[in-house]
Amino acid sequence: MNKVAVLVAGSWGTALASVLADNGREVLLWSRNEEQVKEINEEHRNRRFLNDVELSPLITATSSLQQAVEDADAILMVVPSSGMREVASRIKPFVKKDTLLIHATKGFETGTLNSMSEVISDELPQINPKRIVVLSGPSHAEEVILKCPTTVVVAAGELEAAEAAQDLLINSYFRVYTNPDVNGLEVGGALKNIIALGAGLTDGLGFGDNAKAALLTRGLAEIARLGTAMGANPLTFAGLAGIGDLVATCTSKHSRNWRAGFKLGQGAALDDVLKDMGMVVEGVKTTKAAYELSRRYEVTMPITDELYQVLFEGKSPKLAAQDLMGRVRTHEIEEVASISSPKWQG
Ligand SMILES: NC(=O)C1=CN([C@@H]2O[C@H](COP(=O)(O)OP(=O)(O)OC[C@H]3O[C@@H](n4cnc5c(N)ncnc54)[C@H](O)[C@@H]3O)[C@@H](O)[C@H]2O)C=CC1
Ligand SMILES: O=C(CO)COP(=O)(O)O
Repeated sequence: MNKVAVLVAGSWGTALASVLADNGREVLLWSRNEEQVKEINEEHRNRRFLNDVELSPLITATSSLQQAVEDADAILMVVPSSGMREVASRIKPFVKKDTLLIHATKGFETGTLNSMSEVISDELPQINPKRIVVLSGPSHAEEVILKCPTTVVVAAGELEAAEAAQDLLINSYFRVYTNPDVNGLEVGGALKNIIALGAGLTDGLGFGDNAKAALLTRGLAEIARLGTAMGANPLTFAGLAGIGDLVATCTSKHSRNWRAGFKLGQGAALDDVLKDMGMVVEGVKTTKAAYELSRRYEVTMPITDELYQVLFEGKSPKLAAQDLMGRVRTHEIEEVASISSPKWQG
């Protein structure tokens, strides 16, 4: 597996392209922005997202999707969730059926509530759905690009596909685990962004560490509740794509979701916050998707419900916090009626 296409050249795509280049892979990094392509090819920089870091000469940028994917042994899709379907449908004519397809996007599709692997599978029917690999876990692009030790997890229906992705990416600073639980990784990776928004909000409101810890812990409980209803293994949420990513995102200055929540907590308007960020804040759309998924799967998600009201119905963050604290009293640990954990065959 020597040639890898990475779509697109945002923060995470560029950081993953660097990991691949450090592993000796030839990387074609796609961007729709010609100036960015020029900057990467001529100056080996992607200043808008990862200021000042020099990129490997093994990374070549292109604005042609066909050129990026047609000879690729593997394609790594890192498109924000809102653009995944469009980009997947555009590459359809050029993707061979034996290409390894990995995605590292954290979100669900608005409207359909499809996961990213479902969107890819719809648009690329030539790829066996069991060979679509999900990559998730605590991994800020800003740290990966500096080769700070990072652990992630990959999941696919077929063990061999997950191991191929593991082989492709693992190195001395980027440790990759495998897991058969595709749903668990996609739910954990997407929904932690809701809790990160909430953690930013509590910090913006001036609440302390107790509130943050409460949000993380009870947030994990509701992520696991939805995830298990969708067929995930509850233990996945005790792993890198669950608690791991919650810790990284809810406590980090790098997190765009935390930063957006912080500004909202300080009284800024959502539209202004998103405009100023200039980068994707997946948690906003994911709050809407999770709100709808909780109704589809009939699970209780009080933090998501409150955040939905703050983001889309103008509820004050302070009142949302009060309403969460004033909920009907309940047990901490829930009975799990039956668990059917995903497993690899053989
Ligand atoms: N930045 C990070 O540390 C991490 C990000 N992720 C996930 O990776 C995904 C991508 O995030 P980032 O790279 O951080 O976003 P970003 O905001 O840094 O970059 C996104 C890039 O995608 C481009 N883009 C947006 N829609 C497009 C479309 N329809 N067609 C073509 N290009 C399009 C934008 O122009 C921009 O260049 C998100 O789902 C995010 O949650 C996951 C782990 C870590
Ligand atoms: O997913 C991430 C780290 O694992 C990045 O989170 P943000 O999108 O909030 O920056």
